[in-house]
Amino acid sequence: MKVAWAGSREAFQVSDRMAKLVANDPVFEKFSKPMLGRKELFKNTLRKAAYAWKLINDLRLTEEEAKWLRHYIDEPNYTDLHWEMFVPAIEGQGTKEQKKKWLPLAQTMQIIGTYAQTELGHGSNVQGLETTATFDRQTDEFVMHSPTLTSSKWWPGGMAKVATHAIVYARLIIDGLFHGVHGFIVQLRSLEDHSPLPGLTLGDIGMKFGHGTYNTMDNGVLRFDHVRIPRNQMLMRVSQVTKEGKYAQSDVPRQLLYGTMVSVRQTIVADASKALSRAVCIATRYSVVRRQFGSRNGGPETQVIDYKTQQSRLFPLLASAYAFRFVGEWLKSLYIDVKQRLEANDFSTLPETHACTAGLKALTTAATADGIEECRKLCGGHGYLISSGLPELFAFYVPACSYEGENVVMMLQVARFLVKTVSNLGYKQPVGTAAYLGRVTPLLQNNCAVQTAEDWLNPDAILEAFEARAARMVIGCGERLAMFENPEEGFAELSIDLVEASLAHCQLITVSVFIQKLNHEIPGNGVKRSLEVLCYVYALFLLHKHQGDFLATGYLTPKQASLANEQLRTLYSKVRPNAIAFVDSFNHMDHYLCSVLGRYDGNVYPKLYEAAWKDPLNDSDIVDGIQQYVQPILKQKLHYAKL
Ligand SMILES: CCCCC/C=C\C/C=C\C/C=C\CC/C=C/C(=O)SCCNC(=O)CCNC(=O)[C@H](O)C(C)(C)COP(=O)(O)OP(=O)(O)OC[C@H]1O[C@@H](n2cnc3c(N)ncnc32)[C@H](O)[C@@H]1OP(=O)(O)O
Ligand SMILES: Cc1cc2nc3c(=O)[nH]c(=O)nc-3n(C[C@H](O)[C@H](O)[C@H](O)COP(=O)(O)OP(=O)(O)OC[C@H]3O[C@@H](n4cnc5c(N)ncnc54)[C@H](O)[C@@H]3O)c2cc1C
Repeated sequence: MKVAWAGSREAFQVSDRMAKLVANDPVFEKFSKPMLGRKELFKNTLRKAAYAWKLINDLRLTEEEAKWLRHYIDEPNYTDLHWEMFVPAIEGQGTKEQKKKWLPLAQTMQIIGTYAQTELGHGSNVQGLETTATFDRQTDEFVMHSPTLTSSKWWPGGMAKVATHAIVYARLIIDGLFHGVHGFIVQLRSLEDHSPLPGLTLGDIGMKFGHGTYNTMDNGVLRFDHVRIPRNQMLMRVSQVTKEGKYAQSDVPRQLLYGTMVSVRQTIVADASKALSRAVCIATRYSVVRRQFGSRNGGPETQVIDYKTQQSRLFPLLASAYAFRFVGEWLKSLYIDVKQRLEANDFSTLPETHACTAGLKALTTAATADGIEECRKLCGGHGYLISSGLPELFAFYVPACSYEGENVVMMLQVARFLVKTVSNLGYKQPVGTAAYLGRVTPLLQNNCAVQTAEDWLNPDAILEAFEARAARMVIGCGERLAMFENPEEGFAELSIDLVEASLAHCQLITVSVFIQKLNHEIPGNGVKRSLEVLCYVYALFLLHKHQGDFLATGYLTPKQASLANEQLRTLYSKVRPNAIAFVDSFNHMDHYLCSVLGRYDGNVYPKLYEAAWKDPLNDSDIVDGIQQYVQPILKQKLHYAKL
């Protein structure tokens, strides 16, 4: 099962080796973080990042090993932007010459980069960005400028205090004409003394949600005051500006400029499964340790994991962690395929890849953020302690619903893709994840054939249900859209329904990939049978949660929905005996979980009690302030209030 979770034996070995390397090195200790002030916290992060970079070089770690090392250090910091956005942006949008110049510097960290796209006034709307890059043919330069307060670059990670360079997205202006938003390599700081370069104002945007989590990252603000950069620092794979000031658009879609975001969105889906698996591991282990009520004749109380309500909240999240792991693997292969096609100037699958990365990023991050909070609640009061590991995990994770594409905005991109697919049905057979829309007749006419709860243990019945639900919602939106004279107005008016239809489409993908994984990639019987149970839990949980869609579209009857719920209860009983095995298969070390409740040895109460005494407030019995502020109250015998 560990290999099934890791994806392969090799992947398991790499991640296991890096997890142990980090867990066994005192430099990467995490428990003290919440007690540090902002400056100490940040300096501590710089120290760890420097030590990690030294480890990577001394041990000659591969790129994959280095990714896992940074992952297990488990601390947002400037290297995330450098490696996950700055380098990929140059790789994806730089010319051969630009890659030849900049990549060696970036890959040896002689320069440290960030991705500066979002501004104070615009994040989702990239075409609305206000920073300008005005071409000066006299000097063969671009003049970077922040014309308004809202054009200030705002949020880029690592930009406040660390990054020496940035990919800055700005409005390209030549002879007063606007030629779209493009990426520019801009140096921010001196490589000699790290001071901001002339014309640049740089700072941190301030503390963020959750103390010890994302405040290890210096998210910055940047303003330009007519800063000049050479013309060859505009990323020119997609579009070019000649020395004469002529703008040329290659015969590649303008959206390749967004390629870095697509790349990160697909990694975010994989990261959702990791984050959710951490929370589920903690909550499952604790639910086995925790006993409450149910004692018979002085015997042990009931383990809370044996309560059906606890199972109904926990096991769908366990199933979701596996579902997101598998759909993340699938999405990565889709992305690798589109990258290979782009090399050959084949853009045929770019729209679908954009829709899948956008939609699955939105689906998995929203479900994971909600799931982590549910896991905190599943642990009762102790889940609210920092030592449970859950509050910090939640604070660390929830921005994923906003960054790399705000979730609703992303689902609206899926809606655009689906609406376009439906409008082309007459003369273009949909393929890939939208292929089911090519079979609308049976999907619209045939209703569910399930007669018993057992009938739901049939992947074909489940797939048909999810395809019919999505098809009926998407087609329904298409038909109502057609009644609007102005398509854009119609899209805006129907955007709520369109987002719901897009979610149905993305859930179909996730369920379908889980079923495909079981049918084609999970060898043997034991593991396969266990994962089949989780696949049915995931699918029937969604069907139950969204049964309004299935009923409203007329595909299901209330009886069939009730049979699905009955089967779900039965499936929970099948998950229960393997619950610990499922979470142990994540192979999360105690260091990574950073949770007293989720300890592998289950030794919770003694360790919870021990952890309490480490709080600095327990350094003394009479803490500072008692004599000055409390004792006078106790002694002044004021009786103005009628008690
Ligand atoms: C700290 C670490 C924690 C763990 C993190 C784990 C993993 C991540 C690792 C590293 C990252 C580290 C931390 C994250 C830091 C965060 C960074 C950021 O947030 S960077 C900024 C992200 N910003 C966005 O995502 C902006 C979202 N907005 C957009 O993408 C576009 O504005 C939008 C919404 C797509 C609209 O674009 P626009 O140009 O206006 O286009 P239209 O909507 O008009 O569409 C025109 C056509 O283009 C197609 N399209 C749009 N985008 C793409 C694309 N990316 N690829 C392909 N095609 C695209 C669109 O479908 C339209 O096509 P049709 O005309 O309909 O055919
Ligand atoms: C922790 C963190 C790290 C970040 N790191 C970086 C970074 O390194 N580099 C970088 O460039 N950016 C970064 N960002 C910025 C991030 O990319 C943006 O915040 C994100 O893209 C969302 O954009 P926004 O803030 O403009 O949200 P908005 O779009 O303003 O969202 C506000 C509300 O408006 C709604 N909305 C917006 N447009 C529409 C529409 N057309 N239809 C319906 N509803 C709509 C949204 O759904 C949302 O509910 C980071 C953000 C965070 C939180």
